[in-house]
Amino acid sequence: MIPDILRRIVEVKYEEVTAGRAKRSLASLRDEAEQRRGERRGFEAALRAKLASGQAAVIAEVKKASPSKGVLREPFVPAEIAASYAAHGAACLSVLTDAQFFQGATTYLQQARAACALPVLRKDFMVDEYQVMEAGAMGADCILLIAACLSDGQMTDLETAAMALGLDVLVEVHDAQELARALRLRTPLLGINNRDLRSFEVSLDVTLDLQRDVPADRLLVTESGILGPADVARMREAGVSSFLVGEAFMRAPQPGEALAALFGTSA
Ligand SMILES: O=C(O)c1ccccc1NCC(=O)[C@H](O)[C@H](O)COP(=O)(O)O
Repeated sequence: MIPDILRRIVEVKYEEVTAGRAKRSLASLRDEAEQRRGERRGFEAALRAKLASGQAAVIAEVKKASPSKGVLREPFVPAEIAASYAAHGAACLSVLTDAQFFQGATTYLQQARAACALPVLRKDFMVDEYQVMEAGAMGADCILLIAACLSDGQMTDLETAAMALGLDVLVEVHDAQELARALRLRTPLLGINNRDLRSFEVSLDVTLDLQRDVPADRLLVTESGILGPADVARMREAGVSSFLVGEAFMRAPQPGEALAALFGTSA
């Protein structure tokens, strides 16, 4: 029996929020997040600029480990990885900040962002406004909302809180029902995750099937399981030009070079 890792992750996130609130108030975090509003780098704008230049728009992930694959990279130096991605044409970064399941950290996001000029997604499992304020205060440019973790009301509330801080929002879906729910949000950034976060099963058919129902005004990002040229070719043939890639780059000696080799990108 495969454990429902997503349920466990969400439980831990609620525990983390409770512990965080005991240490620092929501109001104090919000103040800091609002003060940093002017520093935001446009995440959506960076994706669109890459697409307008005729290149693939790649969100390159900075991920030390994952629940499905264990440790992916050791030694792990976020600043070096980020600079390498930027030099080889990434549109944006995604940095895991979850400690327990991905061995991520807030400091990794800050080190990666300081090492380049790319906008950064705080890759974590958002369930509460407190985490959105944390994202704004740590200097993130975008947050992730995973439809499988959230009710409709939570998604709307978290999106509203993020947008009020100048954060972009990437909403992530894995099936047709989640897609229908995500399309009620205002954000144009729509991720289709090829990985079932409950079973770890990965199939690129998830994007290929669902993308037909994505309206043209959404910016579709295919996420997870992009490992080689054949995967990129399948997506591009279907008209998908934006990608979120982690493992394939994390296992490469030079992550940026792996990115350029896979997508033909340049800075
Ligand atoms: O990566 C996992 O094992 C995982 C397990 C449970 C929840 C989320 C998980 N990953 C988050 C992601 O979606 C990926 O980090 C991201 O899309 C990049 O995927 P990949 O290119 O396959 O590393």
